[in-house]
Amino acid sequence: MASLSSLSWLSSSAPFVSSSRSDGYGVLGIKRNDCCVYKQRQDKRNVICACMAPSRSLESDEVSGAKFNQSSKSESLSKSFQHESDSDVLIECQDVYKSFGEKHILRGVSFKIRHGEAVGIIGPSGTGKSTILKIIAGLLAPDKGAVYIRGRRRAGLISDDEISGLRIGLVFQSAALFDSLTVRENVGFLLYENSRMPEDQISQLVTETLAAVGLKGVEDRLPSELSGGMKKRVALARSIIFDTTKESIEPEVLLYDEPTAGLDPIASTVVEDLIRSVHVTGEDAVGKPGKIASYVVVTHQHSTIRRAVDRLLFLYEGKIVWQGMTEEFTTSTNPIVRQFASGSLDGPIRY
Ligand SMILES: Nc1ncnc2c1ncn2[C@@H]1O[C@H](COP(=O)(O)OP(=O)(O)OP(=O)(O)O)[C@@H](O)[C@H]1O
Repeated sequence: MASLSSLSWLSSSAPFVSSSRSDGYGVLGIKRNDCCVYKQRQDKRNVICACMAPSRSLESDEVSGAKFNQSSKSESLSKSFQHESDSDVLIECQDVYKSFGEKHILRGVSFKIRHGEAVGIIGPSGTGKSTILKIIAGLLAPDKGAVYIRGRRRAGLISDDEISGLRIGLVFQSAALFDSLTVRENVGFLLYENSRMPEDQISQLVTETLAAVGLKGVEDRLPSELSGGMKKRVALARSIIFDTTKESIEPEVLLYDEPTAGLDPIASTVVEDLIRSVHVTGEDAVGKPGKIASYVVVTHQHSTIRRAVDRLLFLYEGKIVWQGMTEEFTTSTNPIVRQFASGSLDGPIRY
């Protein structure tokens, strides 16, 4: 089994989509419980990718963690939390703790992601937003607490045998394309490696998926020949491509780690709209409904919060200290949220 240290390498350079499948592979050909070697069929180029082996909250828990919560408790229990049943909960983090050495990063994080939701995780730098995404994706295991995937507890890291029925994809901030593979090979990576689809069918599907994210005629380019925004679109195409020969396609939750970081305002808008378009409530670039059941976006950008997200979770000092609908963010009376929304140096958040 790969060690914890493999994570930093993985997160900076390799694509990742996890799933629990009966064939022993995660969605991107990541061999269960160990590392795998991806051998390209035609030209024998090899890409080695490694990954490590790997919840429920009450609404009152979600807002009880911080001393600044009380003033905003009523807003935190607004329309987004008025659910009668948990039958539509896809992912739940329940009282999740995570430390790195002496650094106690997550100290009791609880929240639920429901089918059809577009959720943002915000908060000051270093509060553990990316860490929580990696825990949901199964790249990191919590020290304490639990992650539930469709009501079933994830016991270890990715590809738990007993968990199935939901694909969880993580789109890294860096796009994490394989530099030596063409766009076609990057987007079709999983299918070339891990499906029975003929190559011409995969190629056709790659072209259609690229069209869905607004890219045409770039199949034979290398990542180095693309702009930053185009790379992010290719990464998105790679995360939404499905094996169309399978009888049933599992719903997918996509986790985006700072998808608009480093982009100019217009390129950010394109990516934000793209994220919306591949969601079940959206319509992709060729007019088809999106396939992503729910998504979670970690972001610092106000435009992304406004444009790509419906509900927000605010992570601070290891807990979700506020949550609410996006439109409630700027009117919140919570001192932490007010300071963060205004960018003020005065307030409870200290740097
Ligand atoms: N694998 C690791 N080993 C040691 N420390 C880590 C590891 N991963 C994250 N950390 C530390 O945990 C803390 C939280 O990191 P994380 O990337 O989750 O924060 P973040 O909220 O996403 O930050 P930012 O908004 O700046 O991207 C940081 O102090 C980081 O250095």
